[in-house]
Amino acid sequence: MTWLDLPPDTGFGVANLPYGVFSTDGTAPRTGVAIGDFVLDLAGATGEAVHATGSLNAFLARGSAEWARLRRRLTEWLTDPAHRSAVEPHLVPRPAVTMHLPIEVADYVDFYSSQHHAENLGRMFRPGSPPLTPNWKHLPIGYHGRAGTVQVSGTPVVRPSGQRLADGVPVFGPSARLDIEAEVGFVVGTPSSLGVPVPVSDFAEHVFGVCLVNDWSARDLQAWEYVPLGPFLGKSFLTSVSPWVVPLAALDAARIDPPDRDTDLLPYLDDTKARWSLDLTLEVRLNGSLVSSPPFGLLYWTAAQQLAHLTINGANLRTGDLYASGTVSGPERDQRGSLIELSWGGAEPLTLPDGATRTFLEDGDVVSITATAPGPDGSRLSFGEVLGRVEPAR
Ligand SMILES: O=C(O)/C=C/C(=O)CC(=O)CC(=O)O
Ligand SMILES: [Ca+2]
Ligand SMILES: [Mg+2]
Repeated sequence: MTWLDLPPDTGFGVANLPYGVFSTDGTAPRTGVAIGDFVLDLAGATGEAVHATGSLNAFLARGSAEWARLRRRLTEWLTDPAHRSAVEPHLVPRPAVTMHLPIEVADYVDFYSSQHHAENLGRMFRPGSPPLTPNWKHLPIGYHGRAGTVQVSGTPVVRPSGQRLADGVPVFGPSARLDIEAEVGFVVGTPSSLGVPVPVSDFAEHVFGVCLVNDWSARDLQAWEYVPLGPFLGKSFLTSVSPWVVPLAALDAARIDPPDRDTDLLPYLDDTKARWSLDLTLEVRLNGSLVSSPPFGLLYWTAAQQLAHLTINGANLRTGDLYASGTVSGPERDQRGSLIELSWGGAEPLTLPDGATRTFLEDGDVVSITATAPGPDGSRLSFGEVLGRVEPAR
């Protein structure tokens, strides 16, 4: 129990305590923790410089023992009324804050771990070939994205321009197939050494927490450019993340077994002793209407396996590395995490409640992705929101 008067169904109770970076009018960005309708100002409440840097990186670099220590301290502050008078002055109403990019993103990697998504895209991008490539069930496929264009929720999505094929001829102009990808992101705190792979079992030593990701994608640019090296300009113009990073430590009640796998794994990907599927339900809204509820728990590959794969060649981790799950899609139409799937390549437009139809995004459209996960005692934890509004091409 907490001495705070929390809204009944708040997803930001004492079992959550996600971290972000915020400012209020005219003050410098600093670290805060969401609690109910407030942000607890950690720079003020702890007096520690590590929380006044304007990003979570310095704190994340301290490692998992320090993350656990601060979490215990915060829980005590917010539950023991003896701390009320010291803590209360550092609570800022959430409507009064501006949220910033929570981490200084080091490297950014995007995986491709939803079998439903991969099969759907395979059918559309590579008709006539098997929907899954032969490697898909042997390794979590991914690519390196552009860390510098990872931005916080609310950053406008300027429609990208580039090359696409029109009647078999490359033309230049604004993308006509601007899309979303509903994903879950994992934030690395503890670095690793060059040359030393990180085993599946060390996942929680290195990964601090989880955020929401929208991997904006220009499907027409992507389709023309991606063979043979993979996504490039069709995805590097912007990737949006939610402002709150939910610590792995908050997700005990959300851990579930991964789906059955029908292909033997090489030992470095064996996760029988570190089951890290998470029972998150995402919700995708287009101009306020719910268009999809992708089930994260069905992903074939877990974030622990992705981390092991990412480092198996000796690549080192750095504080602030961000890797995303890949688009989350389930078996049902209303569980697909992208518009290219929801509209089946544009052939089956979506009808919104106001009668408007959509295949891909139009200028002015607003896309929001939210998620919740089971918390202790039947509660739900909120991941907040990642939102973006489409602006015309420049
Ligand atoms: O199958 C393809 O060629 C393309 C796939 C994607 O666009 C998906 C991607 O960015 C990875 C993912 O989000 O799952
Ligand atoms: Ca993606
Ligand atoms: Mg992107």
